[in-house]
Amino acid sequence: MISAYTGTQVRAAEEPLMAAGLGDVLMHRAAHGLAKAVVHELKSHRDRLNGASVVVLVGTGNNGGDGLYAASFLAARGMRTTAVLTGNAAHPAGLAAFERAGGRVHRLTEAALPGLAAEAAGADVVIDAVLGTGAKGGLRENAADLVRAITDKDRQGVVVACDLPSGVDADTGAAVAPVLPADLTVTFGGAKAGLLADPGADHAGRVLIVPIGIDEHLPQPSLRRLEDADIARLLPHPARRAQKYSRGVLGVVAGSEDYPGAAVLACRGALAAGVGMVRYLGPPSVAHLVRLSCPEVVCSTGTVAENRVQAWLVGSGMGPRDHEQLTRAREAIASDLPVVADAGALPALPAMLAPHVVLTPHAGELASLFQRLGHGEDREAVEAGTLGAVRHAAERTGATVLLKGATTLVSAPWGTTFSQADGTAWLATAGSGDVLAGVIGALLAQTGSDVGRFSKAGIAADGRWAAIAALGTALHGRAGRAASEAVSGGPITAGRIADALPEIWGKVSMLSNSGAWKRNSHSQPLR
Ligand SMILES: NC(=O)C1=CN([C@@H]2O[C@H](COP(=O)(O)OP(=O)(O)OC[C@H]3O[C@@H](n4cnc5c(N)ncnc54)[C@H](O)[C@@H]3O)[C@@H](O)[C@H]2O)[C@@H](O)CC1
Ligand SMILES: [K+]
Repeated sequence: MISAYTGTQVRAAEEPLMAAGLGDVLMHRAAHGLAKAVVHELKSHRDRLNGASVVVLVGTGNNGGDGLYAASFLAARGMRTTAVLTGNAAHPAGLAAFERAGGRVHRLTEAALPGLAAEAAGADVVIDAVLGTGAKGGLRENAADLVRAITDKDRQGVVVACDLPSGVDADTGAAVAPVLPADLTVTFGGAKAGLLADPGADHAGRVLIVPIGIDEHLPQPSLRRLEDADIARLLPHPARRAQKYSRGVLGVVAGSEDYPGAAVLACRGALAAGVGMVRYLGPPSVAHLVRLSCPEVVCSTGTVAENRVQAWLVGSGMGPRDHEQLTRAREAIASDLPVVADAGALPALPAMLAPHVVLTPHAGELASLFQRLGHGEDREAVEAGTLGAVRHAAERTGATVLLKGATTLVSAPWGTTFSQADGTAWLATAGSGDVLAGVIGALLAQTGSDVGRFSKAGIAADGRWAAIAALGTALHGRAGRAASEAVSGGPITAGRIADALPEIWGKVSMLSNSGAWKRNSHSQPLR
């Protein structure tokens, strides 16, 4: 599992070591990890390190100090290094080390800006070490102009962000423009939460975590990401004497005369995700299509209360005029069973819910939900601060909220938050969300009552609903990626996601569980 922390959490974890006089040691470890990552990047782009050009953009704080020390290691290896001091001061020891190693230093003035922007745009590597975890707000004045000028040019090399791209909030991922988009972010001591939430994740590129020896001081993470070993550990497997009812039954209230396909795709997602049985409740014409497309599904005519299931999926492909379906959805939500409430069910929810109700909005649907609750966040505001928005929604509704996107976030009402980015942009296709709702519904039916499975993995009982939703998201994303890879990276339709899922489940289940849930003990790349 990837654990991510707020800037404040990481700084607090550094505190005891700083107090013991180890501040320089921490900075050297960080800078060494950064320099090593730059060398690795350069080696993958060119034959010789000698003569490669590196421009480091330096701020006034310790982030700039990291950048200067890293650049001094690179200068010592024969690279042409230039430091651009963006403020009126720079980390004194870092600057002295850089100059000793033969690096060139320029102060950023209005007059020097065009030339320095051209040099940065033509460099093999630009290191962004202007702002780190101690920053307030975004780049100012000349530094902002410099980044705009670099971004406007045709860049030659790669951008490596030191700890985080300057302008990205370490805690939330919110960004103040301009931000120099990084190809790689090398982050120290633990991933910053803002690198795992959009728009921060958009700017960060690949993320590499460099340990600096503060693990034992780190608290519970602010945000987590499930990896293969975690997925393997959390996925259910049928007992030898299992039968279909003991494996979990999912009730599906989805689809309408206008959108019958959503019911089919939700059922296909659920069937692919290991559930013992799917019961479908809906209009006869939709039930007919479901029977034809998925003969495994049992179509029922009874009421919600008359159908024995372990979990419900409600709302996919339903509209405000589908009164009968909406009544069923409300009954399911009131049933005390775990529920995935998707799409058309979201506007019909009661104001207060419980964590075992998992809402699955995209940004627009979340904005509508906020408006119904009397909050002003529109779609733009949600997209500008996805982590804050999903947490706010979970707190306000009492439900577990999953915000769909390139990075999908899931938040329990009281803290536990997951970020998954397992998929491909090809997943943004009609019906993909219906499949996702089906997958999560199937997992709720199979594992919702298994508190022990999650507590063994360090997840509290109330947080397990978020973990199940994250697990479903991870499987769905990986299945989408596999489906696209099967057509050489080409486009996929929603049905292909469901088709690819069982093999992904099988493959990930075979992985060894060793090493799951440990904290970062070596530099590791984050997807
Ligand atoms: N604390 C430590 O021991 C370690 C810190 N490390 C590095 O230190 C960074 C944190 O260092 P700092 O606390 O010095 O913080 P920063 O380097 O983020 O910057 C703070 C400095 O920038 C100024 N500043 C704040 N907002 C600004 C803005 N919007 N525009 C321009 N200037 C602004 C402040 O006056 C202050 O001088 C981390 O991100 C990491 O890179 C690493 O070296 C690891 C060890
Ligand atoms: K930075």
